[in-house]
Amino acid sequence: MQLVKLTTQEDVAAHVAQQIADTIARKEDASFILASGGTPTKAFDMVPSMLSSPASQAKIIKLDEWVGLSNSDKDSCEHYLTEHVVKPWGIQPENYIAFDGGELPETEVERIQEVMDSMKNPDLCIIGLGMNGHIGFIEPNDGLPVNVSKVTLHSASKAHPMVSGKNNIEFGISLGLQEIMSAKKVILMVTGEHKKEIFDKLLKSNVTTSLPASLVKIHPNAEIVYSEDVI
Ligand SMILES: O=C1O[C@H](COP(=O)(O)O)[C@@H](O)[C@H](O)[C@H]1O
Repeated sequence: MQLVKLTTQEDVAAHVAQQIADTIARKEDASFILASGGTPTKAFDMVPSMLSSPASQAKIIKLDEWVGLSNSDKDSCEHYLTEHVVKPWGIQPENYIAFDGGELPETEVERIQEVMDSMKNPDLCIIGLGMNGHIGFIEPNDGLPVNVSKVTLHSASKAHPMVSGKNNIEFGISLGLQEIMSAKKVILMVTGEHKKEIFDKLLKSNVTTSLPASLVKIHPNAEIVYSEDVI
């Protein structure tokens, strides 16, 4: 695992955006597992200006979604990825692998698991650090979900700005550890003063299920990239 310290959030965004663009330049049908949330937004928004042509053959795989929010909901991860990735990068709709939080979660889990099982080793996985140390919606627990799952959200996750005004969000759908760890490269982005405490725990922590992001440390090609404001 490589730790990459950069000065500003803008630097982190540019660093990650460049890796996404380079991956597409090397392999036009590259596949990406992508998180939603505040952390990767600047990086995703920088990508189009780094591409020589639309990334129409690239595949995007949604990392997680709030159960109860349909794809048309402006607070859904679907809306986020559509606006910050699928449309601006020029992704063909058939190359976007997503699940709908407005559908029956068990059915969506089964459907996406089949897709993931037929598609080994995504090229790049970009994830953020939850305030409780989660990645995707893999929450701190005694055991962690191996595969695509419906998960019970912790209070810290339900307080996320995307859904903090809603009182009907109890569950999420998330890719599991196997899907994340099977990516050829995993980049964990950490920015912002509000992540100081959990980032400090992550740096000091052994691998533990009580801090799911710590598992990234044992991925053979992982990068934890952070800005100075988190230390
Ligand atoms: O709840 C979530 O939080 C993390 C971090 O979100 P951010 O807004 O602080 O970047 C996000 O990466 C994850 O996908 C999401 O489920």
